[in-house]
Amino acid sequence: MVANNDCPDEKVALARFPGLHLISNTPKGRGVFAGRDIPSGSVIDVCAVLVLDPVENVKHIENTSLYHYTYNWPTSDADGKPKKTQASIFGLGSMFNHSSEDQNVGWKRDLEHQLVTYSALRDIREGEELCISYGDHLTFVDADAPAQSGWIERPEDVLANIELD
Ligand SMILES: C[S@@+](CC[C@H](N)C(=O)[O-])C[C@H]1O[C@@H](n2cnc3c(N)ncnc32)[C@H](O)[C@@H]1O
Repeated sequence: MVANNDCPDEKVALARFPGLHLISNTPKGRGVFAGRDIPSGSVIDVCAVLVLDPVENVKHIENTSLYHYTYNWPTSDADGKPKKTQASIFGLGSMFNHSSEDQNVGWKRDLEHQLVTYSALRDIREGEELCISYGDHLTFVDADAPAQSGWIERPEDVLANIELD
């Protein structure tokens, strides 16, 4: 939640940490990098979202590449019953890549204002990529994962290679 006591409720203060870079040719595609040191706790960006109608989301958006730029978003139906949908994220939020081991950016939904605020989880050094966690169920091969050798040992091969006296 973006709290700003100088603003009435309808107004939300926007903030973006200065000196961020978008780099296009990383192993993860485009990504956001720190152009200067970022102290832990700094707000990195405040991004508006478009909350998608749950039916429209399942019928259409989930079948498009836009789906990879959406976040789970809690909502409610006409009777006030809680429902899950997705929200498309605008601004830099759509450009943060995933890191399984070393996320340096955390994010928080502001359901009332339909925003996500990103902030530094630790001190971030100039030149580091800013990464969040997408959770455990990735829809792509993680570029940070250790490379597989491509050779998978089958049990019958292991047995065949045991030397007998
Ligand atoms: C929200 S977008 C992030 C911006 C994206 N890199 C781009 O160029 O538009 C999510 C997509 O980025 C890529 N991505 C993010 N984290 C990754 C990772 N750890 N390894 C490989 N690809 C990643 C995947 O293609 C994923 O679907």
